[in-house]
Order: sequence, then structure tokens, then C-alpha cells
Amino acid sequence: MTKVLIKGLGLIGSSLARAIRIQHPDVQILGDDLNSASLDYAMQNQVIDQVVAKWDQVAEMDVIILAGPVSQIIKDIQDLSHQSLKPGVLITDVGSTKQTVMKAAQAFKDQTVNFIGGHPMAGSHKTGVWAGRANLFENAFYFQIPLNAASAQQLTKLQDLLAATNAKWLQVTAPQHDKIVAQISHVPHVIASALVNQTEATFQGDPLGMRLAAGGFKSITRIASADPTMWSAILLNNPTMIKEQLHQFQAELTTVEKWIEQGDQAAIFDFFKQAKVSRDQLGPDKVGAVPGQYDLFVNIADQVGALADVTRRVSQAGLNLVNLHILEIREEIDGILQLTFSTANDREQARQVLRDYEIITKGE
Ligand SMILES: NC(=O)C1=CN([C@@H]2O[C@H](COP(=O)(O)OP(=O)(O)OC[C@H]3O[C@@H](n4cnc5c(N)ncnc54)[C@H](O)[C@@H]3O)[C@@H](O)[C@H]2O)C=CC1
Ligand SMILES: O=C(O)C(=O)Cc1ccc(O)cc1
Repeated sequence: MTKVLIKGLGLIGSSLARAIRIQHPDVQILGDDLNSASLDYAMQNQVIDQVVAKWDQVAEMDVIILAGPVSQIIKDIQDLSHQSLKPGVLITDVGSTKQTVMKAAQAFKDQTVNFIGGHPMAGSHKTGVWAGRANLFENAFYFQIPLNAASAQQLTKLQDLLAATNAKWLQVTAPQHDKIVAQISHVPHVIASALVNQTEATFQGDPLGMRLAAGGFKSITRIASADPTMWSAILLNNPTMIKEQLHQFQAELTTVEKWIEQGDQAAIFDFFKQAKVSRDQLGPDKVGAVPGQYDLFVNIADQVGALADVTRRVSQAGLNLVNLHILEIREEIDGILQLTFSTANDREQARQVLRDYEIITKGE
């Protein structure tokens, strides 16, 4: 029987465990976590089959998934390189940075260990085993970086183990990876957190300002609610790329400041126009959707009972809804509902029965 150890049963580790369970019910999943409440929950909800303490049964493992913060993943790799392991064991991680992880994994180069650096490009600001779900990575890119040619032979084995994630596999080099994620994930995170802190400081002694923060402010700063331990480790493991991109971002801000000072209306207009054109091309967030199917995005903000009303209308019309997802565009109010249908015709009929709701058509 295949045995998989997951070290770190948080949002990502437990989501992978749940996905493995779906596709491979015969695989035995063992879990380790610092937090005993996480382990209790994971056992009670059959996320794992057995709790292990650190490397207790590591010599019997066929696959080891390291899913703690990046700094912990690096320590785990160093530890593992001194353990007695099953020949041909497949070790992977889920860390958000890859250069320091792949460097640490060089420790395996003289062993019969297959190491594949991994990074699923989806997740949430929520943490812990409670927030995990099997379809967290559906339609999301999942980076894979094999340590060497032998590890590259195991890429499809790992893809098969995690097939129920429905992720889209992508192979890049570690520097390519870190450069991409610095700009699209790490720098935005710093900016979101800086904006929240600066806003808090601005409204010191004037709590009304903070209470009024809504809409755009909340959507651009949602990620600042993520775990500080995880994000400290990310910044310290991708320092060069993050510093470089932050530097360029600061230059952008200085330019805008200059245009405002000069009252340069044309430059300011072009700045917003260029950003709008580029952002519009991104379309709606399709992560979590079933690929190749037909999505309808319905704004249900502020409408009490709207979720039940929408699903009742769709089911009364006899339409086959294959997925329903609440996009957390706005906190505390309902947000945008993503309805996925299996045919274009069902989507058009749904558009009709929901015509008194605001339907977002961009990117369909
Ligand atoms: N949160 C996200 O959206 C994404 C996170 N990642 C990466 O995935 C990794 C895990 O992140 P999350 O699951 O979000 O965090 P999380 O905080 O939900 O889970 C991490 C888990 O690791 C456990 N842990 C920490 N140190 C440990 C140790 N020494 N031994 C055993 N368990 C330990 C914690 O108790 C916690 O349950 C991080 O490296 C992060 O960079 C990757 C993609 C998305
Ligand atoms: O919350 C979100 O939208 C995220 O962007 C989650 C996320 C966090 C870290 C990653 O390395 C990848 C994805």
C-alpha cells in the first residue's frame, strides 16, 4: 500500500490530502503538525489515516509532502537528508518560493531520492486544516521543478497522485518561478499590507475613517489578512527579486506623484487607461471553475437570501448547475456568485431566469 506523509496539515497540506483521498482511496495518508487541534480535526474528518510524530515512520514512506512555511520546509529538507529513507522515495514541497528550496534539496543529490519542488498557485488568506478543500486548486497553475533528470521521471507520478486537484501543471526553472511570483504575488502582498498599515496610522485617533473602509479598499487589501509567519518566510526566501520589483513599484508611485504635482491630466488619464486595458484582459478569476465549462457571474451584493433565490430559480428551470462558487470580492457581504453550467444553452436560460440580477459579462 502506498504511504504518503504530509508534514504541515494546514490550508495547503490538508487540501492535497483531501484530493489524494478522492482519486486514491487506497493510499494511506499520515500527517504531522505542530498543532494538536489540527491533527484531531484531520483524524476526525478522515483527512488523514494516522498521526505521526515528525520522522517516526519516515523510512516506510513512498511520498513525502512538505507543507509548512518555507523556512520550515528548508529545515525539513535538511533533516530528511540525514534520515534513512525508502530508496526512490518521492519528496515534494508546496512552498511559495523555489530558489532557496531547490538549493536546500541539493542535499539529496547523492541519495536515491526524487525531489520535485512544487507550488500550487492558488490558496487563500485563510489558514489551517479547517479551511482546506479538495478543489482548492481546480484550474489553477501548479509549478513543478524537478531536482534532476531522475526526479523529472517522477513528474507524472506526482501529477497522478494529485490528479483530483485538477490543477494545470507547469514546469519552469527556480529563478523563473521566483521572478514571476515576486511580481504577481509577493510584491502585491507587501503593497496590500503596507496600505492597511498606512491607513491605520492615518486614522489613529479617528476610528471613523477605518470603519468607512469598504469596496475597493477591502478587495485590494484582502490578502493582508493572510498568516504573518508564512509571509515573513516568503519575503526572506525571495529577497532579491522582491526588492527589485518593489524598487520599480516605488518608481511608479513617484512618477504618479510628479504628474499630480504638475497637474498633468493627460499623463494621469493614460496611466489609468493603460491599467484598465491590461486589467480587463485578465477577465474574471476562473480558479475554482471547471475548465471548458460555461460560467455566469452574478452580483448578489447586499441581497439577503439571494443565494437561495438564485439556486431555487436555476433548479426550478431544470438547469444543470455543475458548480457554484462565491467569489470573495467583498468581505462580509455576499459578493459575486459564479455559476457553472455544462452547456452554453443552460447558461443562456439561467441568464434569462436571473435577468433582474446584475450579470457580469466581462471575460465570458
Ligand atoms: N496560503 C496559500 O494561499 C498558499 C500557501 N502556499 C505555501 O504553502 C505552505 C503552507 O501554507 P498554508 O497551508 O497556507 O499555511 P497554514 O498555516 O494553513 O499551514 C501550515 C501548517 O504547518 C504547520 N507547521 C508549522 N511548522 C511545523 C512543523 N515544524 N512541523 C509540523 N507542522 C508544522 C502549522 O501548524 C500549520 O498547520 C507555505 O509554505 C506557503 O508558502 C502555497 C500556495 C498558496
Ligand atoms: O489569497 C490569495 O488570493 C492568494 O494569492 C493565495 C496565495 C498565497 C501564496 C501563494 O504562494 C499562492 C497563492
